[in-house]
Amino acid sequence: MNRRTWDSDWPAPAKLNLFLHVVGRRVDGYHLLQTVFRFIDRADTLHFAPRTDDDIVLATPIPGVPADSDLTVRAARLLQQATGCRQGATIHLAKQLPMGGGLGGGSSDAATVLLALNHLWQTGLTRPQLEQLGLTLGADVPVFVHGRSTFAEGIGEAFTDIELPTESYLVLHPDVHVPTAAIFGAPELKRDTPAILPGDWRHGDGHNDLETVACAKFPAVAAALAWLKTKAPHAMMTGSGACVFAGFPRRSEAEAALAALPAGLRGWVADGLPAHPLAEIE
Ligand SMILES: C[C@@](CO)(OP(=O)(O)O)[C@H](O)COP(=O)(O)OP(=O)(O)OC[C@H]1O[C@@H](n2ccc(N)nc2=O)[C@H](O)[C@@H]1O
Ligand SMILES: Nc1ncnc2c1ncn2[C@@H]1O[C@H](COP(=O)(O)OP(=O)(O)O)[C@@H](O)[C@H]1O
Repeated sequence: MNRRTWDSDWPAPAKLNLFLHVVGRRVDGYHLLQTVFRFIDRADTLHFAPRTDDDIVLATPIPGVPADSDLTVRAARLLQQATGCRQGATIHLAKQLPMGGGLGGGSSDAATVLLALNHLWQTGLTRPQLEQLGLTLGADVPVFVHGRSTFAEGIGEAFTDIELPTESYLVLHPDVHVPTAAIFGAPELKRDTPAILPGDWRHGDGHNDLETVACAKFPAVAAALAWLKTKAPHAMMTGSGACVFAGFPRRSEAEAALAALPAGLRGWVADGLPAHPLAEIE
């Protein structure tokens, strides 16, 4: 088991949705999805310090996000409540992932808090228990707790793990913040893509049903996607945007495409991970 201490670095990696189909809608309005999650080696980093009281303090608040609504603070308080734990923690968050980027940064931060404090406080919740707890924070949190490349269903909480090939990604980050709720709430969103069996999915299959809506509402997303498709016809948006990405079998190919990026577009290259870096933590 991967022992870590209060002094350790705790990574919170980004995810890509290699496809994302909207296959229905629940009575509460949440959308039923089918998607494949892949973790990549671009990450936020968290550090934790013990406290003599039971407070949860975020030492590095994000501008525009009140500490009480920050997903890291909410995750830590949730774990205290669920376990009756009387210990506190000071959280340091070094943010690298863009917010509203479709990379799941906030959700990944929350999952890393659940995994790290469960380990450091020795609160003893199992990974499935932490996944369930995470789901109350957001639909994307459970997969980061789960920690494996996986075919996800439901709102993103029912998993069939899969192996993915080694791949590097060119990720473009249009300079816009896409609000997830606005994309899911759009009347024109296609919500009836036929469901497939997880075992029938092949790498490269599928599309992102949220892409048409996000591109119509945010021309910068459409522009980034249009350029990326000239380099890689299979380019796609991740999650509800704003980022778009294309996979390449070799890192050098992704870097060559990055080198051709026109002025006005921003991007970076990341490698796909075989699993979340905390996949073995208990
Ligand atoms: C679209 C995805 C795909 O991985 O990623 P992101 O673009 O956020 O990274 C996720 O499903 C996003 O998960 P997450 O960002 O945690 O969403 P939540 O906070 O739970 O929900 C934000 C809002 O989006 C809508 N929502 C979200 C998920 C879902 N399956 N159906 C929905 O209708 C709801 O209106 C909800 O109020
Ligand atoms: N620790 C956090 N990091 C990022 N966003 C956070 C955090 N806590 C709360 N949020 C809120 O969650 C929203 C979604 O952020 P994020 O998960 O990074 O994007 P996405 O859902 O597009 O992948 C942000 O706009 C912000 O208001």
